[in-house]
Amino acid sequence: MTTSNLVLVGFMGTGKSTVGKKLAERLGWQFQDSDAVLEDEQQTSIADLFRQYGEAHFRTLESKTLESLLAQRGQIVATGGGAVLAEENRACMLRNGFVVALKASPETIIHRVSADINRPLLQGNLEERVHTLLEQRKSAYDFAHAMIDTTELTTDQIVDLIIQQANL
Ligand SMILES: Nc1ncnc2c1ncn2[C@@H]1O[C@H](COP(=O)(O)OP(=O)(O)O)[C@@H](O)[C@H]1O
Ligand SMILES: O=C(O)C1=C[C@@H](OP(=O)(O)O)[C@@H](O)[C@H](O)C1
Ligand SMILES: [Mg+2]
Repeated sequence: MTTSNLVLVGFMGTGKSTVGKKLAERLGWQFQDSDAVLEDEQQTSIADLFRQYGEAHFRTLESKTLESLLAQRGQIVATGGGAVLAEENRACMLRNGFVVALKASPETIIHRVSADINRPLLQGNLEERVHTLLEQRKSAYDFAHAMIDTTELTTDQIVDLIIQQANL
């Protein structure tokens, strides 16, 4: 395909980071996880950034990181689940890549994220937080070029589907 980047969006726990890495390995493309790049740039964790400077500051840094990542070509880019909330980020993704949204049932998301207790937006009652945020973001991922429900799929099956749907 002629598309320059493949961008993964979706709620926390839908598998963007895991699937993105596998997809990049399969295709021999470069993999970039915007959260990991940001942590590298800032020399601290996402959780720490939220704690020290708050979400608004994190969002500003996230937009800058995405913009500079997407100025490059030939990469699989896994975004953070909230990157789609800013219109400028959505436009940047659509301009610079084929955007695939991953989704999953609330129960699956809760199960998957419970392995990592560090996500700052999921502190407190996990079930309640996931349901509240899913409700707030229910249409947030609809702008993508393609959507894959990962609930019943292995990461290898998701990789196959993305390759098919993005014509890679
Ligand atoms: N299709 C899948 N089936 C089973 N477990 C998965 C699947 N996709 C992701 N996971 C697991 O769910 C957790 C969250 O995945 P992650 O890639 O960090 O999601 P995201 O980046 O979208 O928040 C990880 O432990 C990962 O191994
Ligand atoms: O949904 C969100 O707002 C967030 C998702 C996280 O990434 P993952 O979706 O990879 O967990 C990370 O960017 C940060 O904790 C905020
Ligand atoms: Mg991730």
